[in-house]
Amino acid sequence: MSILVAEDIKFIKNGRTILDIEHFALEEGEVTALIGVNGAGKTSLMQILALLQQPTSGRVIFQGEVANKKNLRQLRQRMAFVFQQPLLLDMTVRQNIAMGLRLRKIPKQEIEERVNLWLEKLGITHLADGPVRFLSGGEAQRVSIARALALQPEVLFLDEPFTGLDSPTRGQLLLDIARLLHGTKIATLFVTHDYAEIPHLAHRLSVLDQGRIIQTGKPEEVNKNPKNQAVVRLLQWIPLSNIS
Ligand SMILES: Nc1ncnc2c1ncn2[C@@H]1O[C@H](COP(=O)(O)OP(=O)(O)OP(=O)(O)O)[C@@H](O)[C@H]1O
Repeated sequence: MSILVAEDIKFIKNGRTILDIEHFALEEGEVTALIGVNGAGKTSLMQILALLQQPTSGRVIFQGEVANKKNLRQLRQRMAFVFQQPLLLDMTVRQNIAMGLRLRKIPKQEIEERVNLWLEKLGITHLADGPVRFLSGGEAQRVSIARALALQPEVLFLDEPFTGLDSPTRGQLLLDIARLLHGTKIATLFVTHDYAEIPHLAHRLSVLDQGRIIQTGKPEEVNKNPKNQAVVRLLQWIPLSNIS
């Protein structure tokens, strides 16, 4: 079932068409990886889906409800983000994870329970009462993931969450996120430049080229049957079949 759908999206800036997308959907319980070269439009598409950017034309539909000015805030509250930079506030780990829940006026007792649960799931309980400024990059990213998942979002945006981490840290975090997401109902968009990550996490792969979705399918199918030369060029560096 589609949770978030972008329909007939055109995003035009200074007379240039940055996105031209007829249909793009995030499915319940699935991770969709989005790849494309620098400037293909990945960030723009993510921002439009996250209702942070208004397209020139077209609509975003969240669980059957068309996003508009009136419901924007309420719909955004059902989404969560993990960025390349964890963007933590200068407080304790616990306070960082609790912050979004406080803003959503969740009762105190429930905040405590959810924070403890996600601290444990991310393996960072021992860091809970320390300041975030002493954390390693991998630990900080775990806090940012705990903060996002504690919100119990229906849609999760992962914007290159592993970039900048060393290989062992990245590998372990990737497996942990896969374990936490797979089997939930969360619809996830995963933007990455590292194609080696895709088979471990994503159920589907969409390829964006010059603002258009040129292929969507299971990662291994896209790899086996690339639709055109643009997809071949993108995938040629690391064939997915050699990694999964
Ligand atoms: N608000 C804007 N005004 C003008 N141009 C824009 C705007 N937003 C994006 N662009 C342009 O649209 C194109 C796509 O940008 P976008 O950041 O979405 O690509 P991307 O695939 O995320 O790239 P990267 O991998 O480098 O992050 C770029 O050429 C960018 O300069």
